[in-house]
Amino acid sequence: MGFFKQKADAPAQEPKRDPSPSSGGSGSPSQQERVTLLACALGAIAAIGGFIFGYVSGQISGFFLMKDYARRFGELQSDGSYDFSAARQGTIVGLLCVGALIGSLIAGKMADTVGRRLSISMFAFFACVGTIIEISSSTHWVQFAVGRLVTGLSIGALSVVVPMYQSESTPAVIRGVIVSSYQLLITMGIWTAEMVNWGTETKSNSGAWRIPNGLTFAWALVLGAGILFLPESPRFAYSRGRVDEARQTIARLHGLSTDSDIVNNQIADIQAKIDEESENTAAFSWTEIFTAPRMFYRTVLGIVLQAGQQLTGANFFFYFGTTVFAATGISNSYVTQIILGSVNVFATIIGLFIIDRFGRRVILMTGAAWMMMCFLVYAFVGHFALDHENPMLTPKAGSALVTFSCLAIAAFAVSWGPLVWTVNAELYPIRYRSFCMGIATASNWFWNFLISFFTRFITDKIDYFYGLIFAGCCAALVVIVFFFLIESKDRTLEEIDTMYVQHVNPITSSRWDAAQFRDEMRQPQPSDVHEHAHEDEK
Ligand SMILES: OC[C@H]1O[C@](O)(CO)[C@@H](O)[C@@H]1O
Repeated sequence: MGFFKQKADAPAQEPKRDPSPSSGGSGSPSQQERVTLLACALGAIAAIGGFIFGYVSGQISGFFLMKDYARRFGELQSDGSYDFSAARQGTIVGLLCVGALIGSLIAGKMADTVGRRLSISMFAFFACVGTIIEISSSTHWVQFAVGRLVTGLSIGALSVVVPMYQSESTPAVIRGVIVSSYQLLITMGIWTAEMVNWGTETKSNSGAWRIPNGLTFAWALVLGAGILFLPESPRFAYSRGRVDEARQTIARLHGLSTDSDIVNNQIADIQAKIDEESENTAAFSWTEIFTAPRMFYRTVLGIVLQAGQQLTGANFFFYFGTTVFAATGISNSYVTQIILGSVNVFATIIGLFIIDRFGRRVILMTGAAWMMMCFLVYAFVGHFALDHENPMLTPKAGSALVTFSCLAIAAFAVSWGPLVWTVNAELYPIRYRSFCMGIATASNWFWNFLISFFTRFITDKIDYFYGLIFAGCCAALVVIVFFFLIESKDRTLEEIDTMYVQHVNPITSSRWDAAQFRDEMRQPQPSDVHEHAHEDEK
């Protein structure tokens, strides 16, 4: 059953959809929708959740090189210095991901219970608690690691609720940019952490690492308080019966009056979807995420795409970049990290410009193919051309490694970095959105954890050939996107759902005509004619 069908029993105050295809919610909403300051502010403030994510993931690699941090939490070496074993380092890095995995699984329930906005505020508060646990550990590395677990819980939950809130609240014409700004802020968080680390590293006073560490508290406070000044997601508000609030929010976000066609049509579409979903079963059962129309396909696709984002290998550079580049003989590895971080930020900004211009599919496939090439070069140069004993003897190989790492990061930053969050927030209908986004995001954190924990063990053993694994994954991702992902650029969330339910072919999906589909749905069906005939008889 199509979502454009107007329900006979729709609430009296609900509008009839404007039949004109140019009235919004059509295949080309960009012709009517406006970009408002409120929509941008909403996107930007919520995206601070991404900044915290980037900041806490980016700071840790620099901590390991700080003398005071190593003296407190590292292991005493035979020469009297302190260093970290692969296991301890992996635990400290990886527990953040474990916490985040748990956070992403509980986030959906919370977002559906107290709403998107309050959940964001609450989960930001968890980051404050985690930071206090970390910063107050003086010599107990386990306490520090537990603090990372709690902070992780916060950023994992935020990684589900923030893109969901942004995607449900913003007009289709800028949805790609707004949800991708979440990733931009992640990259800015990583970059800021690297800069603050760099500035703090030379400070000789004990506990200098507490400065970058403690700043997390401030970012979380800004998010937790700031989000409370924004409106609730209109789709969530509507699903809780707050129809007027939803209507007003959509109107404000689009810069239109509450009775404009676009607002009426969006409300009608949301209503139709909610009606359609509640027809399926009375109470939500988790098995529906596999059994409801086209949900098995989408749930698996979401999980695979989120895992794919990690399997592109970008985090390999972010978590262990400092160590890897030090091993290539490049003197100031902090500087190398900052270069990588800067490439990441600038390329993500470029990504935001192209995201709503080219389709999601093209960008994802090109990005994965480009990263595959970079990893191939990285693996072969690192394996054959670099002198592992004395890297200073092979400076050209060292420079090539840094260059191709930068190129890989750039490709990631314009494609898989931002777009996976966007696509994940677009894939599912509202009934399953929070649950499925949670599961898919958990798969991102699961792979993030595996990479952060095991990379050091693996690189110690199989050297730069490790890059071949990531190259293979990137090749697989090109194929997966080509055959399975439907193009969602410029579609409303309700249209995207309809495309999946209608089995639109992913390869030709960018040409799907929503207006024509709507017209077809309005043609009297044989069954309708039958029903009317009976009515006439009566
Ligand atoms: O920009 C790099 C960062 O982006 C992410 O993949 C999230 O989208 C992180 O896991 C990574 O650290």
